[in-house]
Amino acid sequence: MTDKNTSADTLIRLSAAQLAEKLHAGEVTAVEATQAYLDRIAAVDGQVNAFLHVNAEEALAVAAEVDAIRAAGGAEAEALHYLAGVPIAVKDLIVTIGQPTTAGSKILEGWHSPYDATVVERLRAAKMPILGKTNLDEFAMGSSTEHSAYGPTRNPWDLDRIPGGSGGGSAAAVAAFEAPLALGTDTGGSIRQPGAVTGTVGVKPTYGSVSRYGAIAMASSLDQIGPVTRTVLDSALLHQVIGGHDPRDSTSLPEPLADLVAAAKTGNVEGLRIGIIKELHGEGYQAGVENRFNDALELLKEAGAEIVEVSCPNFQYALGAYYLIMPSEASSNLAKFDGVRYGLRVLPVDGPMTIERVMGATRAAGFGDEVKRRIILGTYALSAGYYDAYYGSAQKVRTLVQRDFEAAFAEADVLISPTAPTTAFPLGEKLDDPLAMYLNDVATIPANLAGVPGLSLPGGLADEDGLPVGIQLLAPAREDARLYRVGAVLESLLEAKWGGPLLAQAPDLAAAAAGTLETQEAK
Ligand SMILES: NC(=O)C[C@H](N)C(=O)O
Repeated sequence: MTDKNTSADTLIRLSAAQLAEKLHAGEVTAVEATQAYLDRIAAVDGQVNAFLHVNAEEALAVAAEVDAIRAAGGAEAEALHYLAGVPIAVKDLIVTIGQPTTAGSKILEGWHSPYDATVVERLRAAKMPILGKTNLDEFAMGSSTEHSAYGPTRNPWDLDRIPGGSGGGSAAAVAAFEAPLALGTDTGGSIRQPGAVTGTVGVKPTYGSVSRYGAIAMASSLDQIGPVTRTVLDSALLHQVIGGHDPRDSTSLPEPLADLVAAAKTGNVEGLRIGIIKELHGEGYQAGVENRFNDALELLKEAGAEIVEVSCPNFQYALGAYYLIMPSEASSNLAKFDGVRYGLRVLPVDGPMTIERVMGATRAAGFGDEVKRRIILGTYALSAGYYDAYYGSAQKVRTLVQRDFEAAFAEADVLISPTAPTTAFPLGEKLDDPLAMYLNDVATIPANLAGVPGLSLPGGLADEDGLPVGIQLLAPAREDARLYRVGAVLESLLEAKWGGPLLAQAPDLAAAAAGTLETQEAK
């Protein structure tokens, strides 16, 4: 390995905040950092399949612009955003000018958005080079990224295992050091569960605190865009870039964001009440997950937090309610993919060429099985005669889940649970069993139903399989800052316990790639 490679290898392993510091100090240029990530993508993404599209030219142009501004100095350099020049990957559910947006679906193959999502505009305003678009379950429907029409993403910890979903591409890109930062979307856990199983940090902000303008809608009353990163501070930094009011999203909260970065730097949890949710651990959770969860509680207690137990009895109905509300909203949102307005158009092979038959042929060919399953489920739940029994009851459960949270937050400042019941499972294991797949989100869905923010951070490795375990923190709506405060403290305590960041223990994919080539040559 040459010195240049060594330094590129060190560069891609820095957190976004560390990279930003080096950029400010002039120790590295934005072009060098961006090129190091592009080289890493070229070296390992053949194995991981985190990216659906890489936009090297545009990313390098933005990086070069940042370098030129810095080199010139003066007011323009002063005005550069702290993260200027720090590259980022974007989930391919979020629209971008100049790069295709597929939503992981054949129906949008080759489609280009004529506009940028608000979050993308904000990345561009901060001059963060966008490396490319990441893989996902089709229209964000899934927990393993196996439902992508463009092949599954693989977990960098074990390439035969799933990276979680739907945002497996964003999480795997960050975990495999292909990007320091990524954007995800979370409707029922799609940022947090992939974060948990890849050893990364993922945040679902308070509903309405980050604009969804330009995120292809799955279930509009649940969807939220958020950060995917390697450290809690990086998530706070990215959240601060993308968050805040947007008049183009009618659900956008009017108030400005709190200082999330300052919250991440608070450095103590003394006197905070942290509530264990009785219903979200124990039975049904893998032993190694439970063990790491208990370690986290122990560390927080030692750091001066008060650990209490709360009960949320209606959470047992949350998954059922979600799988009525989400498909109902999705069936309506996905009606616009009709073969007329966007992407694919398939003509019927014979018979009359009516508009209904073109729509039918397009949707039959363009949507995958999971999307069709949910459209059928949602259409059924909303149909006359069933509406009250299904959709209506699910909305009532939603209110009960919100009340459970209100009662729990009267007793605790922050709630805690494992993020997912298990570590990453083997590819293919749950593909034929949708219910088993849906159960991955049992601990993440309540937050979406209630609109409260949630953060998942790596809690260590499970004893039985050596794979990452996620710890989830939940706070009341608009109190995202608490997540960063507790999350950053817990992260530093855990790092002290393991002797460094968890991802440092992940297998070296570049070396593995070289090994594979050697073995193939030997054959
Ligand atoms: N979109 C999400 O948040 C993922 C969730 N696993 C679902 O399939 O609905």
